Amino acid sequence: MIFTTLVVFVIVIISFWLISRVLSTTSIGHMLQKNWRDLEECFHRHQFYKIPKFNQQMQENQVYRKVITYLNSLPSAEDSDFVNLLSGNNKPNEINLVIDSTNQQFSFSDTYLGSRIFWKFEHNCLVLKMRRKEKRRILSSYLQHVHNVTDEIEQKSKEIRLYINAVNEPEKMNNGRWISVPFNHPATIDTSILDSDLKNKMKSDLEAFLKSENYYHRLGRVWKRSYLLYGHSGTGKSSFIAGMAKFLRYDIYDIDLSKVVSDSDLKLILLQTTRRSMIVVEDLDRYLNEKSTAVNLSGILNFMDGIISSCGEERVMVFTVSNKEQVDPTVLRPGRIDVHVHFPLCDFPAFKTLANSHLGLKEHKLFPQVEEVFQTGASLSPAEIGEIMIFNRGSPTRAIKNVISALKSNTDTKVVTVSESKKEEQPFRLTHSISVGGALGVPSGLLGHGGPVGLPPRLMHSGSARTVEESRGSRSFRGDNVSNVKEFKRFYGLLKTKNHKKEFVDKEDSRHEVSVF
Ligand SMILES: Nc1ncnc2c1ncn2[C@@H]1O[C@H](COP(=O)(O)OP(=O)(O)OP(=O)(O)O)[C@@H](O)[C@H]1O
Repeated sequence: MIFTTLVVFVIVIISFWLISRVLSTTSIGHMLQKNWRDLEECFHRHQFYKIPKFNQQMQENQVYRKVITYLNSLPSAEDSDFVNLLSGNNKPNEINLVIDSTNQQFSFSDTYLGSRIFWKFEHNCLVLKMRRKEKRRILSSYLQHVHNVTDEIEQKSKEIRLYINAVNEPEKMNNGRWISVPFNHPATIDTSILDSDLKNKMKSDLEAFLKSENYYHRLGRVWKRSYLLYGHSGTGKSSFIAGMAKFLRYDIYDIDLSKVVSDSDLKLILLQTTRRSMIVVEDLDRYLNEKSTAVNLSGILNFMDGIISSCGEERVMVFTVSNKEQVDPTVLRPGRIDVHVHFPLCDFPAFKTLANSHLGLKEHKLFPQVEEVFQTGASLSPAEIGEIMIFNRGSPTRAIKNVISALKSNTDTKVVTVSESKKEEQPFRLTHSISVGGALGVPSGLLGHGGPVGLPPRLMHSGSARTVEESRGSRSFRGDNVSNVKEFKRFYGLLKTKNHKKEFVDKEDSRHEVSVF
């Protein structure tokens, strides 16, 4: 008897389990579930809101567009009965699930703060339905939530653009002073060879900035933040700017001050930028010291912190300088510059990171020798060392040997030129930039500079005292450098090509530094 009861019990349990499995995986189950939910909703009074696709002027209603983006982002969009498969706008290989907004049978439910909200299409309108008794509690915050989610999605999928200010020619100014191109620089904050603690601090700082609209407004301050990136040429400042823009997903407005004709022109240029953008002025010290711009110091100060800088909020400003000691302290005061970031020359740990990324080496028998040379005070920029490695990537041992000789010859050059430069107050380094030849894969034999095999030609120059003399005496030699720098930068797709710049021997230690005021 007990045995029979047990068997019946087991059979009943198995049958229930089988029925529930069948129901949950078939359309019968789906239908029952839906009808049950509809029945439940019948006992409530509902409020309806229509969101038309077009406004009275027959322009697209932005709320409609936002809601469609929002609904497409919900995980339950995949379960909807009416979904189209479409290729991505910017990435043709991508396939997106997009709800079919033309289908009048479309209906969709969402859950917010424990309440169910329904959406359906009706003759060029979206209809929002919610329980009447819940509307006061959730309507406005739900719509705000839709707005925030959509904003975030649009920001993430937005193409980043690089804007460059054009020459001030009234006949060409129909489209304003900016021309733009898509910005596809491969650098990110993570690919920068910098202390990882510093990179994390920068990421947290930028993240906090993005979320601080209310905070800034409560303080009565403009929602903007300014950064100073300082360090020798080739230490990664421009690449870091690219990483920052990608992190923030902001467009870059790269201001070439030599094309700005007056203080008021600079204001006009700033007025023509949009919110959520990054305003970049590279080599600010060069413009100020060489007076190679028509903008004077007060114009720069107003641009950084004046009333005009409050136009187009949610903005990040980035300035780069080679040597911040050469910059007027009023430019650097808190408010004008909020965060200072030092980009050091290469030290041994940075060299190891470069060897790992460029040559795939974690260890090598020559590493102790490299460390020794660094301990003598020798240093090169990451750009210089990186270039030697790229040039010799087929033979890691040769690459390291060449790094060692470049470091050694650089130390020798320093000894000669420091005393010379004191006498004549000439810039210490000729340039940190390196010829494009190696990077483009031109065999070293073809370069014909007679230097050590495998050294990119610029480094062959920079290692000799003769080169320093040439740099003092000959303008045309500098011109050659300029074209090399330009080619090098064009090859790497950097933000812009620059003219020859002065660089100074500084006593900055190679610590990474970030100070937040
Ligand atoms: N710290 C670094 N991390 C990663 N890459 C670097 C770093 N420093 C230099 N590089 C590489 O060297 C090249 C030149 O760097 P970048 O132009 O960013 O330097 P920079 O400091 O802006 O120089 P400049 O002041 O001359 O413009 C780039 O290809 C970049 O990838």
